[in-house]
Amino acid sequence: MATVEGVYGGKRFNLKKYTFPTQQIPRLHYRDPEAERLIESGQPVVLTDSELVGSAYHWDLAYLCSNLGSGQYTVYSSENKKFKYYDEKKLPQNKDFTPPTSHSDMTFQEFASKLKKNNTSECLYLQQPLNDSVGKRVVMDFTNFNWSWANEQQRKNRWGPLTSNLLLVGMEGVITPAHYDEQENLFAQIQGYKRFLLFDPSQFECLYPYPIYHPHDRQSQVDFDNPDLDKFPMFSKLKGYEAIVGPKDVLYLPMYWWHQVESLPGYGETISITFWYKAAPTMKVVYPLTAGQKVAIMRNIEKMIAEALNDNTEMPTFMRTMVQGRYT
Ligand SMILES: O=C(O)C(=O)C[C@H](CCCc1ccccc1)C(=O)O
Ligand SMILES: [Zn+2]
Repeated sequence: MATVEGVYGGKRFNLKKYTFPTQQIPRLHYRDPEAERLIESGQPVVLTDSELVGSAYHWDLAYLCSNLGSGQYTVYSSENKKFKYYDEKKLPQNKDFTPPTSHSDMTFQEFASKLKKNNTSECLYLQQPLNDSVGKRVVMDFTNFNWSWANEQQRKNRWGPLTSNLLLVGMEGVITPAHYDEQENLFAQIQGYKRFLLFDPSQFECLYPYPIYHPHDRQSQVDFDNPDLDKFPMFSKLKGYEAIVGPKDVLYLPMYWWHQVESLPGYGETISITFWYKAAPTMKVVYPLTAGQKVAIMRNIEKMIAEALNDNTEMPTFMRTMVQGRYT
């Protein structure tokens, strides 16, 4: 695989080369007015010195093994390092869909021992919302997150409520393929290095998400390692951004921004925590519409049509009929 050398935060990295151009997103002190401006305007930025999860900087496998208690953790398994998210609730209406990964519940200790065995055949990725089953020291660490700053961002940027803090512990090399989320995200990196490929919501037409009723809703259909340009011609017009987050970094990842996340090989397993916030209830629509608002409109229309037809197999013909020769 072709690699390219990148320098981020003064460190050199050997990175997989993709077919599209990228430029680095800013890396700023979290109190820098420019950082505040970027967050306010819904643009990604890597923030340093926030101590958002300063009380968790000592989290490593050993500490988590001894302090996460014996609760069950969801661990995904993949044969090919890719962990394309799928919505289990949409499986019934997609009989012929085969999930690309499997998952099972296990204690953190079981997960950690599997990691040590590192039978490299299967890749593992623990993804579990932090809940009150954790040990009291982890509760303490969680309580001591920099909530005053996080709450200040939530208030100033009129985000909705915090919905979840997802604990992510991934083997080196695991990849979460390109997708977008419908929530604002303060992504805190604790151990290891993660490379984010980021795309503005306006790149929607280059990334060809699955239909909204598909289990892979919000995920790109394009295989970044072998893009099918006959099927997805606009992918050749894709322009992206990128950032590498390391321990203590926080990435502000705006809602509707596409991202692909790779745990860089050679730096050990990665430990991250997400802070997902619901969108603010849009009181007044302001024109011109943002690209993200247009994505929300497209989603609502797709949902309405799917509901009205009450038969997803009719969607392709219906959508084509609506635009063919009229809007194309
Ligand atoms: O923080 C984010 O938004 C990421 O995509 C981080 C990503 C894992 C996300 C797993 C996931 C994706 C969709 C729904 C629920 C869970 C990583 O770090 O590999
Ligand atoms: Zn995501």
